[in-house]
Amino acid sequence: MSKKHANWKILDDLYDEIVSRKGGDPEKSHTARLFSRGTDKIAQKLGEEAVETVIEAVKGNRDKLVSESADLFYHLMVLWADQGVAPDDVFDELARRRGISGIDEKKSRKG
Ligand SMILES: N=c1c2ncn([C@@H]3O[C@H](COP(=O)(O)OP(=O)(O)OP(=O)(O)O)[C@@H](O)[C@H]3O)c2ncn1[C@@H]1O[C@H](COP(=O)(O)O)[C@@H](O)[C@H]1O
Repeated sequence: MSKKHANWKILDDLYDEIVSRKGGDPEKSHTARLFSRGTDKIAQKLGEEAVETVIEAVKGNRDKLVSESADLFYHLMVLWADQGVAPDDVFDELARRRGISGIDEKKSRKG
């Protein structure tokens, strides 16, 4: 597997792990705690991480930009999982905008 494909697999695997935390023990899993706090809290956290990310970019703090971007990806995927959006849904939309056919096996994972 190429490095590029391995990187996308990390995102895909992280998404699956996030979904697996639904209904989990909030004491044992940060993700389960976020789900238990509800959509408004997850959305708020995503907004905070977005602001922190742009602040580090504007300050020119490359290392912190990388770290905040990882937080941003994670919280975005928690929100997707909360709303039943799968990564394939987003990749399909990006592919559609580029005028190419998307991923065949489209899955929505709400529940
Ligand atoms: N990628 C992440 C990840 N990125 C960021 N975070 C957490 O997000 C939190 C952000 O910090 P904050 O102080 O803003 O949030 P907070 O502590 O909840 O504070 P408040 O909500 O009270 O403000 C930190 O606790 C980080 O550890 C993450 N927590 C988990 N994961 C991954 O998610 C998967 C499942 O993890 P668990 O749910 O912990 O099992 C594993 O692969 C983890 O590596």
